[in-house]
Amino acid sequence: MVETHLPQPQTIGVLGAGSYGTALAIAFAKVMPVMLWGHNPEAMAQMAEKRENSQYLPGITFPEKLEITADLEQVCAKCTLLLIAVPSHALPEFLRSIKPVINDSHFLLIASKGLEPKTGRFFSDIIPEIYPNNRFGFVSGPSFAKEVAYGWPTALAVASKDIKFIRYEIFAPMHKIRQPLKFYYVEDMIGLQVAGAIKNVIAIAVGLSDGLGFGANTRAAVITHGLEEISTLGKLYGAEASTFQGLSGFGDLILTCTDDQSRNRRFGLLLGQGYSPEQAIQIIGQVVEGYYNTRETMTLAQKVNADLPIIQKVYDILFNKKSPKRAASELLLSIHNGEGSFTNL
Ligand SMILES: NC(=O)c1ccc[n+]([C@@H]2O[C@H](COP(=O)([O-])OP(=O)(O)OC[C@H]3O[C@@H](n4cnc5c(N)ncnc54)[C@H](O)[C@@H]3O)[C@@H](O)[C@H]2O)c1
Ligand SMILES: O=P(O)(O)OC[C@H](O)CO
Repeated sequence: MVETHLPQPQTIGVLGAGSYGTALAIAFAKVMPVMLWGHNPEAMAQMAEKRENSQYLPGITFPEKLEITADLEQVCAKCTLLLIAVPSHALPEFLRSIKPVINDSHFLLIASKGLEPKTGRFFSDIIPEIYPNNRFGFVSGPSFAKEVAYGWPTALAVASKDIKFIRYEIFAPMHKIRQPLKFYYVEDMIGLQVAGAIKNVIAIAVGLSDGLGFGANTRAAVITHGLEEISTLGKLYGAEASTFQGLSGFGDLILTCTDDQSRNRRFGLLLGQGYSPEQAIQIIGQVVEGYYNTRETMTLAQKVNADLPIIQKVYDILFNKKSPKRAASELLLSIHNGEGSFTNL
């Protein structure tokens, strides 16, 4: 049933002008007016002048309906839907910092994939603390920024308690027009967040395996058991099992683990090739969410006594200085002994 009493947004506000925020802004601006805000005024002025994001998406010209601005107040005054794509470790602080310009009618749609730094809390628990009266949701799923910006067919999952509102009031204009960005709706915000954050950790593990010189068999085993670890932890927090079979679960895991566009996978590859985490982050030069997600996932796992062998090994490499070779051989031993997540093999 369509809720008709709510206003339909005329313009979408995208907050965060890195690769993903810019890509989403480009995709939406092919259909409706969009304002893209970024926190660096010089970078925004350059983008406005060149009509492209030369740093993250060079060569992709902005559609006419895309307005570039460094004026957050103006965006929030004009837009009901705020699509937020800042790095996950900055998200809680960012949400607090924009409070003066947010009112109760704003819908906060979070595209960042992660958990609260250090505490590992879900963003769906933090947002109501900061914005008790606002509708909010999450968008996730297999989507490399560049391909979204190119306009290549992409399917995304959107989770919210206010799914009817977001489906019929926010995305209705997108549905009316044939365009390559498709949205699928679920209510399971926990499952979506768990899957989006932890697939990054599994992608690091897969990159590590490939970087160490293992082959396709090992990659498939790590992905399969990685999905099992994601699903185990998610269900302990009340997520629905079906979410992990969907776009934001299996879909995004496959994408991130198997294509070198993924920064998390490339990070793992570099670790496997002998670079330190610090060196690897520097080489990639963009946000590597899995680095933070690994620490936060372990915090989440400890609270419910979840046993996550692959994620534990990635944690040991990143934060306990364990060598990738040693971590891998310990994992392989656990396969041999039928222990841990490999029990069903
Ligand atoms: N790039 C992708 O393909 C992709 C796809 C899906 C989801 N995401 C998610 O989108 C989020 C953003 O990632 P990205 O790929 O755009 O990162 P990016 O590294 O391309 O860009 C990050 C941007 O965030 C800005 N930034 C940093 N701290 C900020 C702050 N405190 N306030 C406002 N802006 C800040 C930086 O200046 C930069 O412009 C991440 O959570 C990521 O997981 C990315
Ligand atoms: O480049 P990554 O590893 O951050 O992955 C980007 C997206 O999350 C893929 O959906």
